[in-house]
Amino acid sequence: MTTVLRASPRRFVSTPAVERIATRALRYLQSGFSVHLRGPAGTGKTTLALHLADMIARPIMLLFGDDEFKTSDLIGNQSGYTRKKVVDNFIHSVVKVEDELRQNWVDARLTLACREGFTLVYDEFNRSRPEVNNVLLSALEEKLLVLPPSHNRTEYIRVHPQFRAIFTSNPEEYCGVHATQDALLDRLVTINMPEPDELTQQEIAVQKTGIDRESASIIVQLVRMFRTKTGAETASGLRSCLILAKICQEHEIIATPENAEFRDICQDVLLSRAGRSLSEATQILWDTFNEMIRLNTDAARSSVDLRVTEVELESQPTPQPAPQAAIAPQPEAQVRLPLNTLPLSSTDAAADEPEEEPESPAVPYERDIFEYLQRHPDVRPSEIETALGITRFQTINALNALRDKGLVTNRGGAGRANTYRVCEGERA
Ligand SMILES: Nc1ncnc2c1ncn2[C@@H]1O[C@H](COP(=O)(O)OP(=O)(O)OP(=O)(O)O)[C@@H](O)[C@H]1O
Repeated sequence: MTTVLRASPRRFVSTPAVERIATRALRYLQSGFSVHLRGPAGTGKTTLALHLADMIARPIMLLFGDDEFKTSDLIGNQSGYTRKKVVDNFIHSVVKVEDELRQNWVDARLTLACREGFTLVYDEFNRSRPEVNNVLLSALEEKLLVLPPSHNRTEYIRVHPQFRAIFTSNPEEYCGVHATQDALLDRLVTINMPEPDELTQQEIAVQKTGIDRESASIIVQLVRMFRTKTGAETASGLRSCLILAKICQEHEIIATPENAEFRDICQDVLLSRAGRSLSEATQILWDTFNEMIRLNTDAARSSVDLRVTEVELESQPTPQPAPQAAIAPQPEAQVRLPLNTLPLSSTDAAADEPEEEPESPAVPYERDIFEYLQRHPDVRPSEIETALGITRFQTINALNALRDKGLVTNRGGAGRANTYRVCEGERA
């Protein structure tokens, strides 16, 4: 039995870049042409194809290209028999028996779509052998689908005027992909799908995993830098970003290169996709972590400079910028963060002698953030950043330190925002 799909891709993310492609593709389809989305793996071809099919608002037949396909897998075949037996005993001494055996024809998806005017989404169609796809040529151009000869049905069907086909394909250099015959390409409008831009990748990660925008941006930047350094261009980095974002969001792992847990996950997700030797890819990944830390430290410095100017105007003590910390690919490698500025009272000390500063080291902005959280429970890191005018790294470092000291807790998880609050007993 053939199943008709009513696809409505959930959380389809439409950024200006995606919108431009979708609008063009929809125009071609509305004018009666079939569309071919071509590009590296993970650029969003299948998702866009289903979104377009959804916009056409006709039932969808989904087909995945396969090297084992035969033409019959597209158009259908004879399946089973119908047997008809007539026993004529009109004259009791004469028995006339008529026995007829007929094969049954069963439509496959292409035939059904052509007959009923459905939308055919033929995903990775160039994984099927080109000769198998030949049957599409007359369906797309002459609007006739030719079926195998048979004495009990017509040998071709007229293609329904609302029939549309959306094809997707990966580049020919991919393993298991066949070259497409020119005649078929000539009948399609081919749109080359680029790697989604940074904003699109970030938005998709936010919408699909529920991760906050800042963490998504760090993940997208990191994956992009790593892929540029390794020269991995055969696939998009979008899937890697989505895996990292989902794991960080669901397991409350803070997405910064300073976080050892995050670095481990990055290694698992990215190294095998780099197309380099393991040692080479590892080195490149750690260089990328360090570069990101350097870039963010520079950003932090300039933001600290800004604060210094403001604070000087108010004649208050100035916070110190965080020195740069380099990390190396050893298992025991830990990012050492600066142990200066504004130490936070430890809970015990605070209970006995509230005025006394403890010996325990503090990271920059720890106290500021703690005091902010005392006034504003359940806030996201992005809100803290905005309120205090500090960077993502400074916020996360301070939150990590506060959490390690048992002064704040965070809540979050799948589909929920990661928020922080001061622990019971620490509230102002
Ligand atoms: N516009 C979008 N909105 C929401 N999610 C998207 C969008 N584009 C891509 N994605 C997500 O990105 C991932 C990869 O997309 P998709 O499978 O469509 O890529 P593809 O180009 O068809 O890949 P392949 O060639 O490997 O089949 C999927 O998880 C998909 O849900």
